[in-house]
Amino acid sequence: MVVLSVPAEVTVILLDIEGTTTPIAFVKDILFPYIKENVKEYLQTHWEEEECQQDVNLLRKQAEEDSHLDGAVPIPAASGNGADDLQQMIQAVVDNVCWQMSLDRKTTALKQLQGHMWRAAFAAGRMKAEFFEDVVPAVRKWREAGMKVYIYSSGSVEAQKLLFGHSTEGDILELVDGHFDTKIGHKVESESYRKIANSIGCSTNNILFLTDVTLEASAAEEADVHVAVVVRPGNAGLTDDEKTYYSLITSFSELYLPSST
Ligand SMILES: CSCCC(=O)C(=O)COP(=O)(O)O
Ligand SMILES: [Mg+2]
Repeated sequence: MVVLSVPAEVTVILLDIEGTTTPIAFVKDILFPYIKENVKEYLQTHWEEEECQQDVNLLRKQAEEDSHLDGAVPIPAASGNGADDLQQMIQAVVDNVCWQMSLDRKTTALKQLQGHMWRAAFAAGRMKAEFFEDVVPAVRKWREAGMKVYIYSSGSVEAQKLLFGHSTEGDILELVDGHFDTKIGHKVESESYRKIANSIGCSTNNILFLTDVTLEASAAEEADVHVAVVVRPGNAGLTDDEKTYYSLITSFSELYLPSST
């Protein structure tokens, strides 16, 4: 087995979710279709609720920022003119959500609504999150060795907690010391990693970030974070240069912690 030694200065392991802890297929074939199939009914049912209105307002602001993009779908402001107006607005939100999802956008607005929609599905037991089989044993071992384990995903913190709280391995939320999402910044921006270190109360070089996306690895590395790229079944392929440049692991069990002999 290939072994990657974790530098002695590392005290925090920061984990991406999709493509790292969890198969991309679970996200693409289960989580995302649920949104597309249920978003219209969800908006019709919850429209009057404050949380839903906050989600719609955030999506509307995002739509304004996106107005220069090809195919962008605007969301009109409410005119208060009856049921037809409401249905038109709901349809605009549905179209906007579907357009964003067709591009796999990671906007905070889209991720916030998705998290709220998944809540009912997880609570009702209609979905259970999948984790690669090496994830839970490795995370337990890291924590026993004194490591802190944090999550940094484009999925909202609320959605992350749903996944860890309702998984095929049971409720594994207690294995995580904390969560970060795009509210701290986007994963392809190095400043996000400096803010995460600051929020945890460590230096960036105390963190090892595991992700499947080399753009994220590169941004983290620019902030002096240690990185390893995770190669999992179903992940996007890497170029030869990327394979040479990055430390690669195919399982969390390939990480060797000097402190955990
Ligand atoms: C954790 S919520 C479900 C996944 C999701 O919506 C997403 O965008 C995952 O992105 P990641 O940063 O974990 O690759
Ligand atoms: Mg990922």
